[in-house]
Amino acid sequence: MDFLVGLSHPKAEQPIVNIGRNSAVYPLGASASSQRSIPSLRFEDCDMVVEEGQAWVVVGTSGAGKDVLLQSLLGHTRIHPSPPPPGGLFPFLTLRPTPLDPCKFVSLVSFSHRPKFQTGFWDYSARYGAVWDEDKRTLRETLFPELVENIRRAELNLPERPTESNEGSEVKKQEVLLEWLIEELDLGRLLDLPMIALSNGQTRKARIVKTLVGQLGARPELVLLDEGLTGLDASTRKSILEILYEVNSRRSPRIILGNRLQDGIPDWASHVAFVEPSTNSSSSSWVVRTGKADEMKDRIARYQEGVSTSSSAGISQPPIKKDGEVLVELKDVNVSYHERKILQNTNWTVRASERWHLQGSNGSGKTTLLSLLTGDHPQSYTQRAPSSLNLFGKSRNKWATVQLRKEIGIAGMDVLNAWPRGRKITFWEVVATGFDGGFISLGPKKVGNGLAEEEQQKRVERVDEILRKWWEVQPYRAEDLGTYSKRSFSDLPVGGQSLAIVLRALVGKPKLVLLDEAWSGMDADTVKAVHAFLRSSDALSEDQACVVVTHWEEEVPWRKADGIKKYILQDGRGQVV
Ligand SMILES: Nc1ncnc2c1ncn2[C@@H]1O[C@H](COP(=O)(O)OP(=O)(O)OP(=O)(O)O)[C@@H](O)[C@H]1O
Repeated sequence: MDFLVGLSHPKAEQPIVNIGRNSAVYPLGASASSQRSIPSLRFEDCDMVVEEGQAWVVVGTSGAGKDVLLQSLLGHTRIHPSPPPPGGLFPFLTLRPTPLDPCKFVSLVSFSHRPKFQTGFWDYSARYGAVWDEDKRTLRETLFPELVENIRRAELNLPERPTESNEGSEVKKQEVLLEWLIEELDLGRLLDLPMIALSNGQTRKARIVKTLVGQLGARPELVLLDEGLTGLDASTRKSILEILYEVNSRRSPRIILGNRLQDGIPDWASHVAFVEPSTNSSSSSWVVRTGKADEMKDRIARYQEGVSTSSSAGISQPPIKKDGEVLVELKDVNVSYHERKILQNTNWTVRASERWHLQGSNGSGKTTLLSLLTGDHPQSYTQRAPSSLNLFGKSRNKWATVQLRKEIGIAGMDVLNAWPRGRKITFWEVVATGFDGGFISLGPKKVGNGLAEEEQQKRVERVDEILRKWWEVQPYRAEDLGTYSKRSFSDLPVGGQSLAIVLRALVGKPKLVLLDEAWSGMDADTVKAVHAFLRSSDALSEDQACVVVTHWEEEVPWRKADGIKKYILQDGRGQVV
């Protein structure tokens, strides 16, 4: 990796980031006078001065204070008092002989939530079918068209195209970095796939690579990587952390990592900025404390011990029945795209009452498998003997996909991302769409169209019931359920939105519940409470089955002792372990 040394940006004599002691952070446009507005975030008896050679991690809850701090580093908030001249927020860029524009040389790659402005419905099942023209951009074209073209030419032994990519030029450095990253993250075999065909984890890896390399001729000097580890399998997380260590220690580029509490702090971190909820909400919503990593690790551990532990005590757990009714049966099922085989002779039986952990590395076919069960995948229709796919007692071909939506509750990032944010809809109404699995709130009582008065009333009572039961175990008491239920879904932090999607999957008591990375964006306490809730008969009865997809063992609500089974996908083949 010594070649990375040649890519290093010049060593800075000045701090990389400079936020003064006891600074406060306000939304842009808010008054900085303490009499008139409350800051979103306050540095408590500390500053944030990042020196060259240090490795910083910002730790906190998703969609909350951590995000505010990272946004501040992008200049999207007002810091009071302003980072002083000379140098301001980024002295290392501004005090150079030729100053550089932070907007161009500081980049953020964030996986913590989807932009609010996307208003229409995003059809997540589109990737399984024919690929439309506008979706045809390949990973190669998206990543870095000019540079990747040269890599392709090298593969074919063609001469390099004459560009400004001379030895020692910025473009050449980008080319070297890109090639190394593609190799390290095993993206080479995906370069000619359309972006839409990539799995969630593959897309995340590609976005990280793109951000580290930067725009043509402009490598970033500093990258803020927020929640870059979520949705990645254990070995990819390890590779990403090693890559980040290498690039940060060689300034090519420098990295500030944003982690959720549950992601932990990498061994190589030298300093941590920990963003906690404020205990005095009239002084700020969030408090930042900074310090050396070892000291901060202790502080964070104490914080985690101190926060409410939502226990399962008193919660009645339904017994797991042996030999429940067969709900789903896959026999020798295959899915392929041309010569690319994704699932090969897959066999799997899911029975009522069972709890499953579906596991497999990024791109191993977990989402594809779930899309067969929901009937969203076109190849769910095309299984021919000896292959067969039976859902709830009959062949998949005998089901209309809309009917399947009533039998299956599904929650996860795809559903969350697909939600049309432009339409005004409340938390309560989102949960209520779960009866029919739709994305629009319908009917006079918002629980569905064309229903008899009695059925409508039953549904309203069921939504109220599941919300009330959830509210009894949820860890936060600042707001009452009535107010929370009326809150606009798109204004909720991403953890609140994920929670609504999980409750939506449960509300109709479907036979099968699929939870695909469903805790994304939730803070550690909420995840704990959701797990306890799922173990209880208030969430799932003994007649329902549940499949959980996650790359983190600790994010599975059930343990072996609870009777959980594991189905692992590897190299296109599935195995019960
Ligand atoms: N239309 C398509 N054409 C070619 N390959 C595709 C297409 N759609 C999906 N794939 C490939 O199928 C594989 C399985 O994708 P899938 O989303 O099921 O993986 P996953 O196990 O859910 O991954 P992750 O953990 O990253 O979410 C991936 O390698 C993906 O690139």
